[in-house]
Amino acid sequence: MITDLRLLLGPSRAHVLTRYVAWTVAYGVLSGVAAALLVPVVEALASGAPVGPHLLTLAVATVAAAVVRYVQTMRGSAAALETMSSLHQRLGDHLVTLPLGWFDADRTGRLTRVATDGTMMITGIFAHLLSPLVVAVASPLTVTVALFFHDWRLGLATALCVPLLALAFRFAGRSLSRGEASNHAADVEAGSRVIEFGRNQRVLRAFGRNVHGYRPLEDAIEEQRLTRRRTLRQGVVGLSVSGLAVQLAVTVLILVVVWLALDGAVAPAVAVALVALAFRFAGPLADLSEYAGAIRIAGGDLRRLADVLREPAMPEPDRTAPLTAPGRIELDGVVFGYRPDTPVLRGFSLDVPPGSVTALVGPSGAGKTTVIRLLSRFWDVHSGVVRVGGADVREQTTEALTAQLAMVFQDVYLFDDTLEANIRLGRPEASDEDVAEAARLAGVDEIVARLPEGWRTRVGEGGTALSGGERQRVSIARALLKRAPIVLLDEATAALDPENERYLRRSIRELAQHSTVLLIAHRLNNVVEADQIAVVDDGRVVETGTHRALLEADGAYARLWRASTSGRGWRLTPG
Ligand SMILES: Nc1ncnc2c1ncn2[C@@H]1O[C@H](COP(=O)(O)OP(=O)(O)OP(=O)(O)O)[C@@H](O)[C@H]1O
Repeated sequence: MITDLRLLLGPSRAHVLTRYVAWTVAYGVLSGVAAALLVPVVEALASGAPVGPHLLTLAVATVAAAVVRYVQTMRGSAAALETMSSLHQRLGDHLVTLPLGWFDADRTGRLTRVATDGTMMITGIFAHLLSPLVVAVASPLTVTVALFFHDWRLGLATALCVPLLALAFRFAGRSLSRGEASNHAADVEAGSRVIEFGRNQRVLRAFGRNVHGYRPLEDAIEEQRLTRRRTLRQGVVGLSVSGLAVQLAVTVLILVVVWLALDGAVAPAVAVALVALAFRFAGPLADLSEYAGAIRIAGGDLRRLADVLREPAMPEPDRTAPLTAPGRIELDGVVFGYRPDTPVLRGFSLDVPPGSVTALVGPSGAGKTTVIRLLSRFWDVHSGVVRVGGADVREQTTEALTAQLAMVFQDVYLFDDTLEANIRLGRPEASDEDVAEAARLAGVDEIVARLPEGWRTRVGEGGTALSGGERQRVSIARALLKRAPIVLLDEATAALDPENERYLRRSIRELAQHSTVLLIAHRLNNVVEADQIAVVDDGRVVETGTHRALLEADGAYARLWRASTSGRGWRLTPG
């Protein structure tokens, strides 16, 4: 927990935690010392010796413990505030260094949950949890040392209890940790299913499903219930074992004190003080048992937050390599897979000359989108090279690489702002005329004319007020406005009505005036005019050429062409 907190604070602020822990240790030691000083007071009273100096020492230790407690609590609040502000800053700083591929829907959902829970939990850690944890170590150890001073046999008995207690607490900790991990996984699954259920209402209702007919959600809720029941049982066993161990330790210590008293080694009054000290030894441990569940849950949340910071950043050079071939794209013998054992690209090579329009075609799952992701450096290749503008993408800063690229993906995300603001994102300093021109070319002005508030209409979160094709048109307008040397365009399969296709082709022609265009085409009639068509199959380019040349070659492309035209009953005259 302390290691994770240090990571969240970062090296420049870690001292805040070190100081807080030091004050907490000081409090634990002083409270142990104050308890141990009761014994000489009782000894002096029982033997008739002067009690004043002992009382004074006890008073000084008690006041010191109270003062240290006050400082420790104040430091705790300051450390909580510091950790929370540092947490957001460090998470933000680290997230921008992660490869774009890291941000899939699942991870982003988890991150939202972890960051929200994490903020709540950090206050709790400093307010209630870290202190009992540290005191439960410092205070009993101080009491053990003090007992050695009073009587070595009692000290030895206490010292022997320590490993037994450590074992019991380890057992309890492990069973609680296991339970916490299972509960968290079941909660995340149930939460995701609820969100899925909400998001997909239209589909579910179309198929006559309500909450009682939607198996994945029902199963997740049932699994969550069973997991909670199972982990509760495990947790109770663990806590009972640690509670029993504390009771056992106290009983052993009391028995040793009684034996010493009967033996005449300690006076009866001193024996009472020693029994009180035995309880002082066990008290913080009993507190720890009480907080153990909450500590484990907080520890799990903290670890998941720290794990985000442990994700390796995308290595980036300090300076960008010179761009020797602006607008050129080259993939050379690229091997890449999302999992180490399943390569998606197996020696993919392609040269896209500057200013050309190249279309990637091929069966679904062949790896076309993966190529575009590698060009935008969502991930790094396993072997081979990806060059954009003549330089290896790994030798370019993110800024330099993104300046060369405009991307139009299938799943276009629009911000809940006006259409104009969403297009202007492509080049914030663009003039109003340029924005309007880009919008016209991409066919966004047609959408504007239909919307109730025209240009000022907000598009809703994610652009839900627009259709898939309309969203892609806005995204193309962004790319037109950006005037980047290279445009990567993944044609939206969901949006290929004739109107969208018309705008898409017009936009490609316009983009090709200033930029290299690499297009993933799902409909072959959109690639007929391309300068180069690359047929991708099973992670490799199997054919390249123009539409006419590839038809003449009568290979993979010609087969795809025949399948697409005959399948749809089109009558297209190529060329
Ligand atoms: N994020 C991911 N994690 C794991 N596997 C993935 C991921 N994205 C794609 N894949 C897998 O990689 C393979 C290639 O996918 P890719 O999307 O590149 O194909 P594609 O040719 O673009 O297909 P389509 O034409 O259907 O879009 C597929 O088997 C796909 O399941």
